[in-house]
Order: sequence, then structure tokens, then C-alpha cells
Amino acid sequence: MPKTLVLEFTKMNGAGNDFVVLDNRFYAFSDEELAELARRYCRRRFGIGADGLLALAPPRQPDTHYRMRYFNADGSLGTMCGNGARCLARFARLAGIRDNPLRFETDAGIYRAEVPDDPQAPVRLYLPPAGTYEPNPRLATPLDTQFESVAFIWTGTEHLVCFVPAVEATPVAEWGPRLRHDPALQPRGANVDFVEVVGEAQERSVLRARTYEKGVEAETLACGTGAVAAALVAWRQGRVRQLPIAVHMPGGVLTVGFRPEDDGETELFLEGPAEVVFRGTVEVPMPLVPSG
Ligand SMILES: N[C@@H](CCC[C@H](N)C(=O)O)C(=O)O
Repeated sequence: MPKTLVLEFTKMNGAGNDFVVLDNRFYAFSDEELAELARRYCRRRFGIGADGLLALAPPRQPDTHYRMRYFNADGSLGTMCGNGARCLARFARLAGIRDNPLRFETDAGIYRAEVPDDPQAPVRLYLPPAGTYEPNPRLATPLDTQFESVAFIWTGTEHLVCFVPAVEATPVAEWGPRLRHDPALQPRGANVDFVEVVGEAQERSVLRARTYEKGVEAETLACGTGAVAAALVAWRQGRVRQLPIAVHMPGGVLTVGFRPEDDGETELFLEGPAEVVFRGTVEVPMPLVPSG
């Protein structure tokens, strides 16, 4: 009889950016095994279906509650995922870590999250300041004349932010992969955010954005680090003047706030929904070998 392991998982989403979530404090899967689980179970129609896999791992540092592991649907390791981090924080509270706020380790640094008890209430993630910013990166790809500006910014992972006049009409499926694979951005590549400035409403700036995600290799319904990237670039380029900034994505609204300082932004936060959709089990054939 082939050996199997019954794996308990939780399906979650943050504004439609969806994840398979598991408690790796019990399973102790290696990164290679987690990558394989992501490839197998994130597949739509053949698996559970998700943009990525999140694992709650034991902390390595004494002053943190846990360590987040994030794998894209193609099995690639993601240094950070804004919506995933908010979902995993809610999962951690449900899994019995009762402190609030939570402090956790990621491959992009230490983050903090505030999780209200109300399961419908938004989860707020506090991020460290953004990294590399290039307002005019030299790309090999000739740009669409419709693009108003293209900037690179690191918000825990790589983002290329393209301001466009009408995001609905932008052919994301064509321009996303073209720019994501631009030779100048290799070897890591970049997520590509197409952003339109809508204006101001209810004491906040409003952006509309769509993201093509590396590792998913498709447009997702929302991207947390992408919303932060869009908001920061819009602010730095003087395209918006009111804080916070509401970023409308196809799957929902994410809010980005910060305190502007002369040398950058502090108290950077990302807020939005982080919801459990269902819990389930899958029988995982062991040992877990790459499915190819
Ligand atoms: N959807 C995410 C971003 C996930 C990481 C990305 N695909 C990468 O590998 O850089 C978010 O909410 O931030």
C-alpha cells in the first residue's frame, strides 16, 4: 500500500487573492516539500486551486510569534506577500496564538499585524519601509506609448508600477508577462502593476489597479505588496495628495497608509479583508516527490 498523509488545510483569501494555508508547526515540511505542495494543490481544477501556499512555521527569533513561508502557485518561494501575510495572521490567531498585534518573520524582514476578533473585520499589516526605488528603470522592452510612467519599487518583493490612463482597458495579459520577463529585471523578475489615478473621495485618494504576478504567471484579483507599491509611487510622483490611499483591485479594496517623512515613509500599513473560505483535508502521497 502506498503511504499517504492526511493534510489539514484552510482555504483563505484577501480581496480574492487566494491561498492554501497549513500549520507547519505540526507537519514540519521542508521548503522543498512546501514548494511541491504548492505546485500540486494550487492548480485550479486539478488541485484545491489558489494563487499560493502559506505555511505557519515556528519562530526562529525569541521576540516573534511565528515565521511565514510563502510559495507561489508555481512552487517558487516568495519573499513577501501582503495579502498572504494578512491571511496568515488571521490563521495564526485562529490556531491559538492569542497575542495582538502579532510579530512575525518573513524572508523580507519582520512584520506586524493587528487582527480583530470579528472574522469579517479587516486585518492591518504594518510593513518596514520600502526598499530600492527607481523612478525610471532602464528596460529592454519598448514601452506602450499609453504608459504615463513606469517605476520600480521593492515593497517586500519586486514591483514595476505602470501608470495608465484607463486600467480596465489595459491588456494586462499581454503587457504583464512582457514586462515581468524584461531582461533588465532578471533574475528575480517583477510583479507588474497597472495603475490609474481616480481622484479623491471620502477623505482618501483613490487608485484603480490590476497586477500580473510572477510565480502565479497570471493576473490575480488583488495584490497587497502591489497595492503598497502603487500607493507609494503615486505619492512620490505627486499623483495623489490625500492619505490614506484606497486601491481598488478587481477582488476588493485595499487601503494603504503611512507617515510621509523627508527621507521616506514610516508607519506604512496595508489593510483589507482576510477571510476563511473553508477547511478541508487532502491525502498527500508520501514521500512527496516533485510532480514535474
Ligand atoms: N499577492 C501577493 C504577492 C505575492 C508574491 C509575488 N507573486 C512574488 O513572488 O513576488 C501580495 O499580496 O503581495
